Amino acid sequence: MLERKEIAYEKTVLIGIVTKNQDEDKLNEFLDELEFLTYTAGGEVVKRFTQKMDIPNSKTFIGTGKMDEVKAYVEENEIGTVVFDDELTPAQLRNIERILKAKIIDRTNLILDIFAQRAQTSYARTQVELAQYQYLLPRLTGLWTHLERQRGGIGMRGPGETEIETDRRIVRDRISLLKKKLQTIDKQMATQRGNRGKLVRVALVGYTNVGKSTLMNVVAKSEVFAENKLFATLDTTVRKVVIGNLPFLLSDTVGFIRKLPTQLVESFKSTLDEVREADLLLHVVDISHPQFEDHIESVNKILGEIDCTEKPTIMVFNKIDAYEYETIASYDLTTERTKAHYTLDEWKQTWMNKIGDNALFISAIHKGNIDEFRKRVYKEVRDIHVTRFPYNNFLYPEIVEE
Ligand SMILES: Nc1nc2c(ncn2[C@@H]2O[C@H](COP(=O)(O)OP(=O)(O)OP(=O)(O)O)[C@@H](O)[C@H]2O)c(=O)[nH]1
Ligand SMILES: [Mg+2]
Repeated sequence: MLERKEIAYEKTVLIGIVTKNQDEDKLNEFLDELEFLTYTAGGEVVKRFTQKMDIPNSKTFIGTGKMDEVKAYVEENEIGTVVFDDELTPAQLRNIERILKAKIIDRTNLILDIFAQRAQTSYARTQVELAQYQYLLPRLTGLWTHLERQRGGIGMRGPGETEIETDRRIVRDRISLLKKKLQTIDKQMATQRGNRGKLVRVALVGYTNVGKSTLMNVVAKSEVFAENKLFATLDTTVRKVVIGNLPFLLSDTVGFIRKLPTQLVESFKSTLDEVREADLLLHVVDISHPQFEDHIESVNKILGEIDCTEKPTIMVFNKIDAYEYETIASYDLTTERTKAHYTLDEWKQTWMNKIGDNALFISAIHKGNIDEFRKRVYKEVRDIHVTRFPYNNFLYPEIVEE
């Protein structure tokens, strides 16, 4: 059902709105991210349309005038795909499709599509397929009918591609089948996890593209796939790592993103079990990203959804090599100093004041501060380990011997 196709970059436009709770700067940040998502899915963004409105138009999301503008542009420039930053209702989707006669995709659909492209194992594929069907189910009525379904490309991978699936019953049956299939796999996975014994389990978590897999590769000397696209990792990789004689398990898992489709959180439940069952979380942050604080918030929100807020957590600020800050010239007396002007030391101070030595600053790619990182993780893992294996306490000294 899920196909992986190599496609040429599709010409795409983005649409977002400025509202009471989303000012222009925020919208631009969201659209930057949406553009990165589009690029990851195989699209090339040629234009952005934005509109100020109190609430989205219930029929067409944006207003009529704006829609005319978009329509003219789409026709003139032969745009194949239009991506909306927010989730569209089934009715909005249908109406907009009718007007623009192009493929209409929302953020959720885009993320699902990337997951579908990237799912490598049958396990990940089953999870994505389930999420796609759940997304599709309420959108079945009359959807896609006037579109060439065979066109393929972004948003066209996965369910919805064949005509029979326009039958809700078939989709529902498929959903329960996939759920059963996942349950069986879940049980196997749980057994596998059980077989790993009482070793301390550490999980790398964080926003997508922050460097979790890169860090995993450095620490576990493994070769997990890492690249500068979103959602490079979908399956969980677990490696046994030894620091100063002390063995523990380190897992690398799927990255989080704002507005992560709830269907995905649900479907990826067992992938996320790795996080849920971990003894220690390493929350990796890309400090070189201008919105890294928002990222932290989104990750914490998702951790909350899977009941992980109480877990011991170390914040690992990565990519310090790429950190940049704005400066204010000495003669400039009007510019107000904000967080964008913080030096790295100021960030260190800020976080140290908040959480003490639970904040680390590293560069995974240049192995910067990796020794400090290893020491800190060792200490934490050791503390958990000795509660589990009190009799071999003496094996692991307080300080790592270099
Ligand atoms: N400058 C810099 N880039 C880094 C560093 N660590 C990782 N990167 C780059 O960041 C990008 C993403 O790295 P990944 O390790 O794939 O990130 P991830 O968190 O596993 O991403 P997902 O699996 O997509 O969630 C890659 O291009 C890495 O080379 C670092 O310390 N400094
Ligand atoms: Mg990764």
